[in-house]
Amino acid sequence: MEPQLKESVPTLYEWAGGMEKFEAWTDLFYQRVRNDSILEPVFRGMAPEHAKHVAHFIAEVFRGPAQYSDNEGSHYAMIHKHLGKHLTETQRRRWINLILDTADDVGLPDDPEFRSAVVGYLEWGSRLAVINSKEEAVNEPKDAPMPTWGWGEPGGPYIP
Ligand code: HEM
Repeated sequence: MEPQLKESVPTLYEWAGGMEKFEAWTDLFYQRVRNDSILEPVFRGMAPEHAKHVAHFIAEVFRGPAQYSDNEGSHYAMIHKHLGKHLTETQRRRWINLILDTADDVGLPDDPEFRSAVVGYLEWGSRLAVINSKEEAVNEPKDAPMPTWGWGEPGGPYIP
């Protein structure tokens, strides 16, 4: 019985609603970043494809397709992009607040289980981004695997 139950648990990527949802999320988020007094200076030089790349990165971490690592970057490349940016806790916290507000506005699932996983991942990843931003070199091999994230302790989405 148990293996069947496990197989029926959707990935975070599936539960979120697939790639279109991730792209809508980061598209709106980085539009808002451009108008945010704290984050605009940090992202002033961002590449036009930045929003899509971040969508594809998070989607892959949430066990979606390997679009980012196959075509756009790698875990090493992502860390490399943060080097020397000297991000502050104030910037990180604004980034978190804004991306979570945007999750509501694009209608990502808001069940407690899904949001617990999303917040856990974003807290983890954004705090690593701040740590990496104070480094001048990537302390990981070039072929370091992409991280993956799952449901954690709740084990699956909210079942009413
Ligand atoms: C879970 C947290 C995070 C993830 C998954 C993430 C992901 C990424 C990815 C995938 C890139 C490379 C994009 C590309 O290939 O074009 C990138 C670049 C970058 N990230 Fe992050 N990031 C996170 C947190 C943050 C935070 C908290 C900040 C600042 C407050 C930040 C600032 C930047 C900047 C400035 C760049 C370079 C943009 C450019 O010049 O093109 N990141 N990030």
